[in-house]
Amino acid sequence: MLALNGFVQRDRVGPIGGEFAAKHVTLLIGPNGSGKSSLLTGAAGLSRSEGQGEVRLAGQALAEFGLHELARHRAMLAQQAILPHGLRGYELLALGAEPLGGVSDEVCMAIARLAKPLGLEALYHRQLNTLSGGEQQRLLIASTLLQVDPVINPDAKLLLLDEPLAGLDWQHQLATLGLLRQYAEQGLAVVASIHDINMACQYADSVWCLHQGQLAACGPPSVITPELIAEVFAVEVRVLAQNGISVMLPK
Ligand SMILES: Nc1ncnc2c1ncn2[C@@H]1O[C@H](COP(=O)(O)OP(=O)(O)OP(=O)(O)O)[C@@H](O)[C@H]1O
Repeated sequence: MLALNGFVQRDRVGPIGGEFAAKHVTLLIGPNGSGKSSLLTGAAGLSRSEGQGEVRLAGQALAEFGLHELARHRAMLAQQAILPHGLRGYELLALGAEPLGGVSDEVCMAIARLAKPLGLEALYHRQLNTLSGGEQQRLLIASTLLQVDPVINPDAKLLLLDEPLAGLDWQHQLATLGLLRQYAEQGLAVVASIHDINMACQYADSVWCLHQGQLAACGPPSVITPELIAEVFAVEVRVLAQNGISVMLPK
């Protein structure tokens, strides 16, 4: 769905080639500063003036998309989203609905579908600056997902999220991962950065491991080995396996 060919983002990431496939959840891992956010913003077309190489979404060069058109085809949750002061929860969701033409009955139904997993109901009327970090993050995730809700947006193709699980408790981490899977099953290419390597290996169809701006490994979760972790993260791990599930723990 999104193909990168010799993609370079200044001196921060690349050259990188590969594809984020439709119906796949691709999770990006890598140490701080390894280039995950740079790759995501480049894939979103948010830093076109700083990028080189080719990025194509559904066969069309990203540079050819108008901004409004792009907003219907892909959505991105930024790592440090700036929240307008004084805005209330429902107003942030309305912003997410803007590329869809504003809040309609269909959009309200889409919000209702997100409300339970993300625990939104208690947040609709709260001012964003009075919410906890995790509560803000849940609203930001909802606003981003709404933009490319595959049920109401036939143009939706790509969902990019920079550390969506940051600040979330376990219940909402799992709920968010469940929603990412659901969006992928409905046809989107879903790409997110994540720092929990075990969670990445458990939930991803594909894992991309970045190291110093380069792809150190990519493929099914089995490509993430203790040797790779030692090389990329400078952490020695041991593997614990039980009932077909294995986790890596720092030694
Ligand atoms: N606006 C910027 N100007 C200059 N350098 C930048 C800028 N943003 C990021 N960098 C640098 O680019 C490199 C990649 O940063 P990036 O934010 O993509 O890493 P990351 O993998 O997302 O890190 P983290 O896990 O800490 O979020 C780092 O060396 C960083 O210092």
